[in-house]
Amino acid sequence: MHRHIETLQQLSSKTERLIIGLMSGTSLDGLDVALCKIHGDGLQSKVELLEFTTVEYDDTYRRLIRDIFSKRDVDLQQVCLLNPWIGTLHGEMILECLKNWQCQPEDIDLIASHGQTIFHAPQSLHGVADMPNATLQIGDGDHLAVKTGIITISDFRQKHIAAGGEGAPLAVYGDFLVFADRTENRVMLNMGGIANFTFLPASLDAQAVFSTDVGTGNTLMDAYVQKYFAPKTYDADAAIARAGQVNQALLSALKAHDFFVQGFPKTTGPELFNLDYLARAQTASQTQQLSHEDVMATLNRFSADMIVDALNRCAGALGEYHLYGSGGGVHNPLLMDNIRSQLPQVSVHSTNDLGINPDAKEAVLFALLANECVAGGKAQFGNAREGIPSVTMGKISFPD
Ligand SMILES: Nc1ncnc2c1ncn2[C@@H]1O[C@H](COP(=O)(O)OP(=O)(O)OP(=O)(O)O)[C@@H](O)[C@H]1O
Ligand SMILES: CC(=O)N[C@H]1[C@@H]2OC[C@@H](O2)[C@@H](O)[C@@H]1O[C@H](C)C(=O)O
Repeated sequence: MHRHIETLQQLSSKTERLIIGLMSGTSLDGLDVALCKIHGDGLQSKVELLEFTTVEYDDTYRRLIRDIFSKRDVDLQQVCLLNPWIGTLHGEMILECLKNWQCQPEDIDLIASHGQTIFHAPQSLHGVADMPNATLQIGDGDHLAVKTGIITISDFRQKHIAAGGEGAPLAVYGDFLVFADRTENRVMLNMGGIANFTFLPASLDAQAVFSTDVGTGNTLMDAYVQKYFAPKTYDADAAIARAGQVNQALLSALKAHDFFVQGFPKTTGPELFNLDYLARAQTASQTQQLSHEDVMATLNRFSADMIVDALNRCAGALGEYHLYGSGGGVHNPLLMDNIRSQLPQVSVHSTNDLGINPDAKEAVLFALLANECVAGGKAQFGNAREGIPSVTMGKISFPD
């Protein structure tokens, strides 16, 4: 037997595994690195978040990714170069984190790497007849494995598509394993670039779990700030949006898109929600002259309204529920106020109340997917008809 297969076999029979979960999201703010101790697997999984940090990306990284991210016409050579470059860079970032945490690479069982999404194209978005759902993450796992010497599991989204899904949201799997609770129905709402939620029924019935993207989280607000308020990259504490007024005509135009009429589950990305989308809505509503503050106030409300609208449209299935927020959007006080005020009957928390830092949640969830890849496979996760196929995700890279 190859020694790496033997290592995997040993790993799969351990009672606890040390796994580094990585998430590099659509906001391009940095690489989220979560050192997790995961006990058990499947519905018995228990996670302890030992360390967490976001390694900020520098301007070069942001510029190189922005040049190709969610764009249809790009320099293919550049995409090819960035694939190993990002893998190696993420490996170096991990080594730096391990040094800061006084850990050795040999102490770590696995890396779970999401990679960098550069294009997300479900059928509903690309609309090309006879072509499948598709999504592309770069930052190849082999480069992480070789750079760090740690077995790396990566590229989680392809199996989901192969099994009939859209390649997202994947958070639902880890949400179900660690946050489902017999005492209450839960909605786990993540507000990164894009907002999505997972519904976890108190019945713990995997068939009743569901998950969907709902629209924008921060992506439009971030893009607008980066264009008109550079060098700011986001609207810290909603200072800009708070200085403006919501414009109802623009708000209605922003909401007038087929994406919001489509049933659930569905996924999306900045391929749809970008500054061109805003420009079209401004033209349609004749609001090109609005102040930047008013535009920001409207974009903030747009995100909140579409999150609330999606939750309300699913209300029959959700029953009474508690909502747990995560992702950078929980730090946007106006966004949170706009959500809270429209859901007076719902108790709104952050995942902090469940012991997981809301900024770390997605990275933790990828660590759980890697844990399932090597040790799980026993739990029925969900309902393929609802876009949650019960499959093992991730590709395994050995360090040599
Ligand atoms: N103090 C704050 N005030 C307002 N917004 C904030 C604050 N802190 C973070 N954010 C928002 O959160 C964003 C980052 O969120 P997060 O890291 O969850 O995104 P991501 O993981 O890249 O996205 P996705 O999960 O959609 O791919 C920032 O770009 C910013 O818009
Ligand atoms: C293709 C892609 O990277 N999608 C992300 C993005 O960011 C939020 C939302 O859109 C979600 O569908 C997904 O990430 C999370 C981690 C998920 O798959 O659950």
